[in-house]
Amino acid sequence: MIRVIFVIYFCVACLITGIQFLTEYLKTQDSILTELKQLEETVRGPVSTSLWQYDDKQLDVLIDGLVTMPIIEGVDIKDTQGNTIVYKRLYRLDSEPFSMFDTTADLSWTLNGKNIALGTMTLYSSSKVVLDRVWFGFVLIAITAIIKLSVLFGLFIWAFNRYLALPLKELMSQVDEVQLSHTLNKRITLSNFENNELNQLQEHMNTMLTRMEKDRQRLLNDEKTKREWLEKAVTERTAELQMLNEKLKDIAAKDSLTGVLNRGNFFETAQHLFLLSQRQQSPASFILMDLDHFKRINDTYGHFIGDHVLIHFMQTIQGLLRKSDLIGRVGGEEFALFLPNAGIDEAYEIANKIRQAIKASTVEIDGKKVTYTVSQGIEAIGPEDHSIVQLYKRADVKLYQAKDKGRDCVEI
Ligand SMILES: Nc1nc2c(ncn2[C@@H]2O[C@H](COP(=O)(O)OP(=O)(O)OP(=O)(O)O)[C@@H](O)[C@H]2O)c(=O)[nH]1
Repeated sequence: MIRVIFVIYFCVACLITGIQFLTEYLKTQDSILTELKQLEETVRGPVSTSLWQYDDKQLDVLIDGLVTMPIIEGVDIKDTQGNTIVYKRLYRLDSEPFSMFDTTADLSWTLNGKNIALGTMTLYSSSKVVLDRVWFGFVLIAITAIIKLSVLFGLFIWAFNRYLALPLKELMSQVDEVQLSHTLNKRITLSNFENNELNQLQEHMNTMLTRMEKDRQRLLNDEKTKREWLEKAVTERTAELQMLNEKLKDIAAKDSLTGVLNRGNFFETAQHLFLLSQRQQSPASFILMDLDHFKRINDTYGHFIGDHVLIHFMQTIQGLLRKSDLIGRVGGEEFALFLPNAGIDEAYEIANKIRQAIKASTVEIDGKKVTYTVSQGIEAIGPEDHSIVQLYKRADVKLYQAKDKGRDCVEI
């Protein structure tokens, strides 16, 4: 860029200097021509006299005198027919100057008031004479042009660097720093504060950075709010899901009608308690209970009342059990009890309490009164037992024996 500006500036300076040279040359040539005319005026009289009097000697002296003048390169004198009388040149023909100029005057003699034409006299000068005279002026013009060119170009380079190149470099390096910094709180500060376009640019960029920083902050805040909202929603949803999960587990684990453990869960939990009792070598008993003639209750009062009898049975016996006792519904109207830390006698006692409580109770629903009984089979765990199912099977046999004995009884 600077090179292009310099070349243009150099060419313009050369053109101006060339024009100055040409003007000087033409001015000098003009002044030499004027001098030639004055000389011609001065010598025209004596030359005309020499021609009229045919005084060749005097004519030669005059011509020699003329050509010694520094501005004259040659002299021609011709008669009225155009024949050359005098032809004098200071240069050799093979080294003729590249440009010649001349002035011609008529020669005449006045006799009895009459003007008699004698011919013409031409004085020549050349570019060489002009150049000899303007040489010093040319040198001065050239020196002035070089000084002007150097000073102005130096000033231009200084101003360019001071006001454009250096601030631009600084601006670019600060823009790089802003780009590299991860925060947007950096600002551009040019060290040379001038009220020019670059500083306006600096202010515009800083305004833009401030806006970007505000936008970024707003986006971060929005994002934070959204994240917090999302986290809260996820926490709430997780809590809801956990609650539902618990409910589902509960539903899956319990019998929907009576609220006690269903068959699968009862046996799973009972197996754990059974193993624990075995390890601790503590007593434990298993009671299998079956409502007597339940089909008859269903058939007589309907399934709805049958359901209520089942619920009633559970509610009644729960009041007779310890917190550590495990109860589950293992069939339609068949229930099981696992009694940790309870030997066969203790189990019998509980079973008998249940039997009596059920026999003595009445289910009242829809204006109907239903009474029922329960048969039970009891088994206590032995050292040879390794599964709750073994106990269940043995208790089932006892239950059948209780049924066979006429029901409403407990069989050990
Ligand atoms: N209402 C009602 N009835 C059920 C339910 N589950 C099973 N039952 C009924 O319980 C009855 C069981 O009948 P059985 O197996 O013949 O036994 P039982 O009539 O009690 O006779 P024993 O056990 O020999 O005294 C069937 O009629 C089943 O339909 C239930 O959840 N609700």
